[in-house]
Amino acid sequence: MTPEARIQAAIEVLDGVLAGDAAEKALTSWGRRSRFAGSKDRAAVRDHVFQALRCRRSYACLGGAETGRGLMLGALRAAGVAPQTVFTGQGHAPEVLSEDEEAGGAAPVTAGDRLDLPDWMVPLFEAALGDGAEAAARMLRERAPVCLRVNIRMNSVSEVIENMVTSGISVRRSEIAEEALIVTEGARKVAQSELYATGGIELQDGASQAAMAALEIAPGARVLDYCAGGGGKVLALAVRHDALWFAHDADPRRMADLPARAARAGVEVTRLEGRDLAAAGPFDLVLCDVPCSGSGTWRRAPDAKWRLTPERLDALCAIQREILESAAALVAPGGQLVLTTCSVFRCENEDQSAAFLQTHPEWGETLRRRWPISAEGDGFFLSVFKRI
Ligand SMILES: C[S@@+](CC[C@H](N)C(=O)[O-])C[C@H]1O[C@@H](n2cnc3c(N)ncnc32)[C@H](O)[C@@H]1O
Repeated sequence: MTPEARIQAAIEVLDGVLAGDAAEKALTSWGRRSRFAGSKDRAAVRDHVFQALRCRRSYACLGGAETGRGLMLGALRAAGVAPQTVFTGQGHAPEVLSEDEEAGGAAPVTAGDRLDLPDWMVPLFEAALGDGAEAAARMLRERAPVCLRVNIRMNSVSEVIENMVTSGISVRRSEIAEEALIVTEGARKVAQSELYATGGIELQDGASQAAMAALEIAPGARVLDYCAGGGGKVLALAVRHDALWFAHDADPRRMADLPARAARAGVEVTRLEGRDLAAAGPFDLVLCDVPCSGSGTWRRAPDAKWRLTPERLDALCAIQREILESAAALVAPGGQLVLTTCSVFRCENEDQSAAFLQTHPEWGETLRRRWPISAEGDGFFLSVFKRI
């Protein structure tokens, strides 16, 4: 496909997303319709779509319309490319610009337009991040770093760095987590690499890794990952410590890949259904990596930024409170309860910790940390409580 044809494809996919489809679904259905597209074309179209969604409001201003064409027109203007050179109508390029499109478009003015946030969310960013709100919102307009976690049970960080070079992948050490490597070139080769296939590396964000590294776990401890999903957090812990590992999720199907991932990493994790939790407890540490807005990760899933509503955020906060309540009951005397989110909002982080402490006077907070959205990783929050 020509570069212009890729932009036309992105316009079609974006129209699907703006009509209500999830970005992944819209990309998949375009891919099915477009058997002629090679892997580089697919990657390029995906990049255009994701970037346009990260910058949906500012591109719509610059392009003069919140449509697929408007967003790609805005993207070109933002990049300083003359749109007429792309909207040529030749071959599979987008149709020639109308007079309105040529004349339209204006620089974003309101905070929501400039920062690419829904209006209702601007005060939430300010309340949570103060002077850092603008920088955080601007980071969400960029691509996220691709980050690897070295399985230190299998190899050292330096061994992995050397091995990556021979696989044609360039990496640098992360500034926030010792076992994290940021991929600087060749990210698309990671999943095909020998080290990935044999469990020597995993894909995991740097801030998640840093948060797991901050936890203190005694040898032989019984540890439950209460919201395990695919098991990213419990696996990061299990390769660092010799302990007994358990995983639970309200939706057990989300843990389907966990046995294979654990075997690949050389660790054992026992999955537990809800009805078995009390009998398997108590646990020395219960990790609650709760469902959240994901606002710290919206570089990776930019359409989620536009789908979240105040009502959904309230509902998520209520689920988080319920999870902490149920999980606390499974912690042994003297044990730890851990709250993590990949959100930047106070209501999912500091307010949630404060509410827990207020209603549970027998617990104290021993650690609280925030990781900003940065070139090193996603926005992330950690709060550790100990039963006094
Ligand atoms: C943020 S994701 C977990 C990601 C996972 N820890 C990882 O590192 O890959 C949150 C998970 O919580 C689960 N969940 C939602 N409500 C829950 C509940 N009431 N109890 C336990 N798990 C719940 C969801 O199914 C989802 O898999």
